[in-house]
Formats: sequence, structure tokens, C-alpha cells
Amino acid sequence: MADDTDTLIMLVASLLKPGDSFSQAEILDALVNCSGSVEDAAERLAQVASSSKGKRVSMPASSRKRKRDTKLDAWLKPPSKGTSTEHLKVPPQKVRRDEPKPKPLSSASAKPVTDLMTILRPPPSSEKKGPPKFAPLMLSSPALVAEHTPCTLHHSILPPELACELFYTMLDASRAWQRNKWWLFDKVVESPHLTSFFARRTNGLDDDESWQEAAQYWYNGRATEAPSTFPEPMERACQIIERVVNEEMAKRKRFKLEWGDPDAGSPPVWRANVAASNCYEGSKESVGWHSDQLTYLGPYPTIASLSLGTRRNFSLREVVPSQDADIRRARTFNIPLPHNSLTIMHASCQETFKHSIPPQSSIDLYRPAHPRGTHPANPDIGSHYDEHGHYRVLGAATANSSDPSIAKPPPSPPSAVSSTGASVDAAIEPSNCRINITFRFYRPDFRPGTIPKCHCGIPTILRPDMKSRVNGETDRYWWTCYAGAQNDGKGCKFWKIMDMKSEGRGPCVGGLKP
Ligand SMILES: O=C(O)CCC(=O)C(=O)O
Ligand SMILES: [Fe+2]
Repeated sequence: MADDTDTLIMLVASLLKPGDSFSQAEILDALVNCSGSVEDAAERLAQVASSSKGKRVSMPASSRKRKRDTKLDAWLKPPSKGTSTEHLKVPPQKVRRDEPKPKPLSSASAKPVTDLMTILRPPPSSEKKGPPKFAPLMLSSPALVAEHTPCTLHHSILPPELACELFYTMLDASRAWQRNKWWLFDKVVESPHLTSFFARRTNGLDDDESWQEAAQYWYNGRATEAPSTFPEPMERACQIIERVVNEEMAKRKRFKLEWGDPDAGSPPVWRANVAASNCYEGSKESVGWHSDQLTYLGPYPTIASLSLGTRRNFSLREVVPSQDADIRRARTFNIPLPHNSLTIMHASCQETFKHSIPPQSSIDLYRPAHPRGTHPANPDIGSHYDEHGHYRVLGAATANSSDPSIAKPPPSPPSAVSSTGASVDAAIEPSNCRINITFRFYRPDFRPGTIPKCHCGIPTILRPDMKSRVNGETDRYWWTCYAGAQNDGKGCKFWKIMDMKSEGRGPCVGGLKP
């Protein structure tokens, strides 16, 4: 789901001469000015490098103003010896615990697979002149998250037993998940976490099931096997999450390209019809900076992201539009996501912010509050919870509830007492894993048949133009080739501005109808 701006930057960097150094911002500018074409951007930068020693005649205005400071090479680990890409030839990574052998990409099987984090390292912290820089800010409460980001944070979102049950279900399932792989330079790299994709039985709107086909394009733009349907506890969690998301959306500004029928009378209803899930084991597994691809989500999506297990930080950083680059800098916000918390990335988050789960130096182990099997998969369990997620036994009064219909959840099985008197439960193993589930709505007006194909013949991907915003809003999106991630790293130059009207898309909140 990740937008691969970073990959494009690295691809451009790979085409530059070893001596030519450009900052990440300069490469991004070149990409934007060359309509996303890697080759054209590299050619343009090569011309700039050869035509001047320090004089940037052909660079766009925004780049010319900035001092060249960040060496692209500094994003890569130093060359071991010889050629400029020698340092990328690292040995294949160890396969994790009982993970099945990853499926090979088209012609990738003969190539070594590399953990992305062994190639990338953070940009150097060299001081830049320009607008003031602020230290990262920890947003430790839902109020702070709402104040600084287009997200809301909701603690204890699910009944605790359901959160535990879903954690165990996904943790067990994750043993069959894969690492996303794509081509970078001349080799296949893999994401430093496991991932999988799920489609809901119905899309909540009509009988159209073509979105299931879209779900098959999940794996780096290549058609894959049909995704699994939501496991039963995920379905129950989704119903609770949908209610919370709709309550939050009703309080917020809507954007005109958001999906919804303006004539429907009531506010459009958000439904999840697919979910992507990630498993991060230990403190070092991570996901790099990205915004989610909008190919099947369309503009201004709302994405509901559930965290289970070990607490990790979720980082958010605005992409400052080019016109503001000289007056302000983006700030990194870190949000600690404990077990059973929901982060809603509201409309405009994918257009204006990038997000990541950074590696950490340490993490706290998560100790589930309930042993496995307290609630085996049982569709009846859901009926014990009311619409607020409270455990409900009709007619039963409890000492600590003013609502007589709300009772305490059933007690966990008794814990054993150790020889030291400490309470232990042999059935509960602490875990160093975090499970993330992002519930998403694949829009009917972005169904697979409507997605333009590139010259390579595969569906393109949709990206927002994050760098230019008019009145704070991004209304420019483009379709680009995604084949570079799969065809031995070779894509085509396909690039097309999305035109909602001529492409027959909608209905949208702002009134556009197909
Ligand atoms: O694990 C998370 O919270 C973020 C995952 C994510 O950004 C993604 O799957 O696109
Ligand atoms: Fe994401």
C-alpha cells in the first residue's frame, strides 16, 4: 500500500554518476518537474551537474534557492569497494522463524533478496539554513494528536477479550505472511515486516465484487491469488471500528473529491471492504516513510488503523508544499500506539503527510490480559457486546455500572500462583510482536476495470501531488507506471494526470457525479 516516492528517489540516484551529489529535495523536485519519470529526472540532474560547477542553470526555482547540502550517497551505506553499487550486493537475509519461502517475483528468483533497511539509512543530520527546525514532538494524548495531525487516536477501542482474541488470531496467521518485495537498482529488496491482505465478504454497499480483483493487485502491482476473507474476530472488530469512524467523520470537514453522494440526504457512510495487516516482530522491524497509494481508495480516503500487541511509535510528518518550503519546515510527530488503540488517518492525511513505523532501540514486551482460547472463534460472542463495545447481559445489574444492562465480561480462567506467591498464568506468553490492521474502503468508482494501464500493460498507481496545494488542498493526482517494482526494475514512462470528470468517476461529496 505504500507510495514508493523513496524508491523513485533511489532509482534516480542509481542513474546518477557517482560524483554527482544531489539532495533528496532536489531529486524530488526533478521528479516532479519531469512528471515522475525516473530517466528524465536523472538526465536533467546529470545535465545540471555537468553544465555547472555550483551554478544550477536548469534546476527549478524552488531547488535553486536551496543550498545543496545532503549528499545522496549519504542515504546509502558507504561503498565497500569498486563500483558505486557494489555496496548493494549484500547476502540474502535470513528467513524469519517458520516463515514459508517467499514467492519469487517474475525473474527475481536468481537474485539475492535484501532487507530494505540494510540499504537505506537516515539522512545525515547536517544543519540546514532556512526556516527554523523543531525537534520531534511526542503526541501522547488523543487531544494532542487531533491538534497537530489529520488523525484521531482512540484508546481501548475494542472489548479487551476481542482485542486479545484478534491479536492471537493474526499472530498465528502471520506465520504464513510475506515480506513485500520490489526492485531497487539491480536487486530485489524486501520490506522489514510481514504483511498480508484481506477482503471482506461484502463491500457493504452493493453486490459488486470487482473490488476483490483489485485486492489481488495488492502485491507490488502484480496479480496475486485471491485474498483471504476477514477472519471472524476481524469482522467483529470491523463493525465496532466502522461505528467509531463514522462518528468521527460526521464531526469533520469533508473534501469535495471524497466519495459520497451529495443527494443521498444523510452524510455518506464509511465502510471497510478490505484490510491490510502487518506484523512487526521485535523493535527493529519497521515501515519506512510513505503515504498510502490511492489507486483503489481514490482521493481523500479515510483509513482506520488498529494496533494490537507491543506498543510502537507511529511517526507522521507533513510534506510541506513547495511554495512554503522557504518559510516553514515539517515537524515529525511521534504517537505511541498501545495495544487495542485505533488511529484514524482522516481525509487529507495521505495527501499532506507521510507516515512510518520507525525502528526503535527497545520495546516493552506485551503481555496479553487473557490466555489463548478464552473466546474461541464463535460468531455468538459478538452479540454479547452492545453498539459501544460494552459487554452486555440483559437484565443483569452490576456494582460498578450505572447501566443495569451492562455487566462485567466473563472472568478469565483462574491464574496459577507461583512458589513466590506471584500470580502467573502459564497459558500467557509475553510477545514482542505488534499487529497492525488497516481497514480501508475501496471505492466503487475506482474499481479495477477503470484503472488506466501503462505501456507495460499493468494497472498504474495513483499518487497525489503532495508538493503543490491550493488553499491547503491537493486536487492534483497522477497515474504512473508501477512496473518498475516488478519487471526487473524496468518500468515505462507512463504518466497521466487524473481527471475525475472525464474518467467518469464519482459520486463525490463536492457534487461530481459520473
Ligand atoms: O503499522 C502501521 O501502523 C502502519 C502501516 C502502514 O502504514 C501501511 O500498511 O500502509
Ligand atoms: Fe501506510
